[in-house]
Amino acid sequence: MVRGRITGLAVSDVRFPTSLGRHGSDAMHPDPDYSAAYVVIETDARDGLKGYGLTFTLGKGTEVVVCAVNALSIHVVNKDLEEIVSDFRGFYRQLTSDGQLRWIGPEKGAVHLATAAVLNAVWDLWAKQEGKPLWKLLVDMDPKQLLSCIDFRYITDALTEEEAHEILQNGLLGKKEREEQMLKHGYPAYTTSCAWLGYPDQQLKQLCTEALKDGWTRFKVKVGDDLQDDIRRCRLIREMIGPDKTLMLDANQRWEVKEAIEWVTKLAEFKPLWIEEPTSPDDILGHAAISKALVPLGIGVATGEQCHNRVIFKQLLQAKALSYLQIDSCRLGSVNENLSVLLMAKKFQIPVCPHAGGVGLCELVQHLIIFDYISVSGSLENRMCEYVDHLHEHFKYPVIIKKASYLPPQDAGYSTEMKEDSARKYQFPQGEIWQKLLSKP
Ligand SMILES: C[C@H](O)[C@@H](O)CC(=O)C(=O)O
Ligand SMILES: [Mg+2]
Repeated sequence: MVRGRITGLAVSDVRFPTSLGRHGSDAMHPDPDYSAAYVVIETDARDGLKGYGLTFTLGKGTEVVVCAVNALSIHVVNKDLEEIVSDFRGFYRQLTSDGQLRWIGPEKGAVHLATAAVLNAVWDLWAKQEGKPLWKLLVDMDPKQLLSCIDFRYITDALTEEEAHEILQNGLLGKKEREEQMLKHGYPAYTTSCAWLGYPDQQLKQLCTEALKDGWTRFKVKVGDDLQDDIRRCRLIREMIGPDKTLMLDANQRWEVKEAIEWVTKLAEFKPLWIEEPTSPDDILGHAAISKALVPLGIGVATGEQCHNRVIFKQLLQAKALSYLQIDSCRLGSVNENLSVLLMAKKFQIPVCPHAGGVGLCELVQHLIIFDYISVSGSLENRMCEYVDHLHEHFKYPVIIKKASYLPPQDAGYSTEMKEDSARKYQFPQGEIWQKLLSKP
């Protein structure tokens, strides 16, 4: 039973100094400090439960998102949780259609990241009150209720509500078996942890050796800054993993369209499965041109981690611009908008391989992709979820990886809650970690 009136929303700026070790570095983000705008909502229900939500940011960007969360809070505080979830589509629309705030979006940029943080907290609270992990809450909903969470505005030319209903209805077949399969074997993952752009070769080798020992079979390498470096690093990792394991490349939007095609052609000898974010995330036709040019090389285009919203995903699908679709639990407008993208991907028969990593993204997105497998896609073909081995120790319910697969979380909620101590120590700038770092000359 959903209960309580939301009595408070607090947001904090939590940052981890990952740039010091060049963890997370790529061709466009050489010094990322993995950070979160971290939201906590409380209600007047006497169950003591709180909802925790976050969106992933990098360092300085966090303060902008924190402001946007505060601006959105008037739509949340004093609302009845039951009222929100019984018309979740309406509530999503209310948040994304605020007549003044939408001017700095709409449904994109800081205000949309803030929407994700707030709604992620609402979903966490809902799942906690139902006593289920979020993936299970979704799996147990009937198709009509799931659809009532989705705003179909601007996508009905690609996917109607009736078509989405049919997809979910078809997904009921074999659902129980797929849930059992997930609980037993988990969802397949790949690792990005070995080959951040700022890692020296020695570190890459060591991390790759460890990952192979731990049973990883799929590896992603950062590229895009210097072609000769890329050739050397790709050769190194391909030699280490052998010809049969899977290699992916990620350029983080570094190239022009023509440049992307030429650069990737020179890396084709390393047999990458995909090139991720070859160019601007807004350039749908550019992605389509790159996709087309790379077909003869057997290399697909993957994108989505910086895709603003369902409308851009719709166009990428319509334009045949991508072969692998990378949802992000914190860039799209929470579970609500991600559901619409999962359903579009199913209709267009494009495999979803979520973006994860950052801080908390693995914790969140595992719920979405496990739901996707059980209730929507029903397939593991060409599918895998990203995994990055950073910062899980700061979460109360960290991911569990076994044999390079995500095991479905068992605790109630969306796995969004950070350890109190971590959220306090890493709060920027007053937390003790930052006080120490900032006082250094
Ligand atoms: C700045 C982030 O670490 C980014 O490089 C992550 C990314 O592109 C990925 O995980 O994929
Ligand atoms: Mg990427």
